[in-house]
Amino acid sequence: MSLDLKDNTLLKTHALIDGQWVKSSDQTTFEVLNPSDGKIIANVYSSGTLETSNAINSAELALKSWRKLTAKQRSSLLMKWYDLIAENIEDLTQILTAEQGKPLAEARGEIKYGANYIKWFAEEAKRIYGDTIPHTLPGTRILVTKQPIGVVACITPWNFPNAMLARKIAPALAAGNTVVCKPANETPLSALALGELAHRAGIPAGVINIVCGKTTEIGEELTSNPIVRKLTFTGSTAVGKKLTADSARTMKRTSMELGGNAPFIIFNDADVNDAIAGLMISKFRNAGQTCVCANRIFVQSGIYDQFVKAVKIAISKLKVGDGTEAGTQIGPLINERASKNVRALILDAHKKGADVLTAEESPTGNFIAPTLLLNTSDDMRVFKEEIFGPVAPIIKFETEEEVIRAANNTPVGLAAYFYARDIGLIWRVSEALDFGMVGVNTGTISDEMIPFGGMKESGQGREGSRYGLDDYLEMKSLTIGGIDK
Ligand SMILES: NC(=O)C1=CN([C@@H]2O[C@H](COP(=O)(O)OP(=O)(O)OC[C@H]3O[C@@H](n4cnc5c(N)ncnc54)[C@H](OP(=O)(O)O)[C@@H]3O)[C@@H](O)[C@H]2O)C=CC1
Ligand SMILES: O=C(O)CCCC(=O)O
Repeated sequence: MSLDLKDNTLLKTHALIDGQWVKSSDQTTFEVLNPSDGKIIANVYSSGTLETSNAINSAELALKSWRKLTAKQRSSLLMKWYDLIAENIEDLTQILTAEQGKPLAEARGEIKYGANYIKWFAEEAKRIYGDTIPHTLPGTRILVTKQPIGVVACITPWNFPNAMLARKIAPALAAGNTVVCKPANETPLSALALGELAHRAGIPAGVINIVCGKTTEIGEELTSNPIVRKLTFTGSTAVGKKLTADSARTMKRTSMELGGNAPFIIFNDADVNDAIAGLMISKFRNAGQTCVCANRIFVQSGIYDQFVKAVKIAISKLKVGDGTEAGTQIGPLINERASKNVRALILDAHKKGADVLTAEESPTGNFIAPTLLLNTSDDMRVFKEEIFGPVAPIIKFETEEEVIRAANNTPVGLAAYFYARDIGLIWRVSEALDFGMVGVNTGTISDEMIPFGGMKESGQGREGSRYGLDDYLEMKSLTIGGIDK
């Protein structure tokens, strides 16, 4: 192992099942690589059907007592977990950067971001209210109560290996559910370290189980096993559709946070400096590998030249490098497949007539230099697909109607951004955009208090915020008769 942590026992390589760190029954392992240099960080035991089934059984057993705890007891255990994450943030940061590649400052930011969901839902656990409804039949009373759904499967991606899991486990546990988690095979170590800290916080055995390895077997067991009553997933739209269809066989509830294709629109009356600052955050965070990244940048003709000039300067200042090097702003992409795909997208745009401007010679390996694409058109792949890399295609537009039509012309609808000052324009555009999250004069649209989720093929359900608990609760009506004599 190439990581030197203050607490090396945070580096776990076994599955977490029923509070025990277990090997896979067939003893097989898979490699976790550092995307920056391709070196092996760890070999992790590869779980399959049997381990997943054991994990589900353990979650079912633990559910019996976990759901009976008072909200305050669950809240206080979640807060202990939050505190331990804060205490171990430097080790968690090292693990995250090693397996994911993002710069240390971003990794640290992600861990705080994820921990904030835990704190938020520890607080919200105490606010799971019911309701009363006026009765229609004499002598009756009607109540609405909320209760946990049961065993929840959480499948998470590699782009935010800490925060995406925290954002799912925290509301699930706050509501009284237990979980079986399947983190991405590229980045299991952050998830396993979170599991270890949850164990140290006193969250009982079986409440959080973590398996990774044989993806298809794990996915099949999680979606077919009737004990699992809900599946929550963040990842690609293609896999989300498959998991939704597979979950329908046992009518599981699902929450799907899937891909985006965010428009980033700058109107003539926008503050260009603010817009550039917002674009840098939205486009280049995590080397462009977020589902809410600006994907298509629309600039109105009146400020087009000014904007392009300024964005070229901003991009030329970005530093690409290993995430552990001081000053790095753009780390590597997650793997060779991802970097090949982004290079192919750039080539496709170039062949179709785009001017390709990079700040420096494109580096090798999984590194991609921040790239501007000018003279683009909507037949290019970069307009239709999630780029998931530090590539910014810019297109000029003339009218509000034209840009709204173009922005909405995608089957997905996760995030959108626009910069404008006219209040009428702001309202009209906010209402017209078919996206679940809209940033107006800002490139930052997510924190634990804002509902996160999309429309159309970007999925269903919302994470975080006061709405995020409902996705983990069943509503039950109680109609009570024989009350009035
Ligand atoms: N919305 C978002 O935040 C994300 C969007 N994406 C988009 O998807 C593209 C491809 O990325 P990719 O990593 O392949 O994304 P995937 O959707 O394949 O992976 C996300 C998670 O789903 C798991 N998974 C994949 N197939 C199954 C299955 N049959 N059953 C159960 N779990 C499964 C993966 O496991 P394993 O790692 O073992 O394959 C991983 O944990 C990206 O370029 C990007 O466009 C990707 C990640 C996040
Ligand atoms: O890419 C994602 O799936 C999540 C984006 C990070 C965030 O803003 O929550």
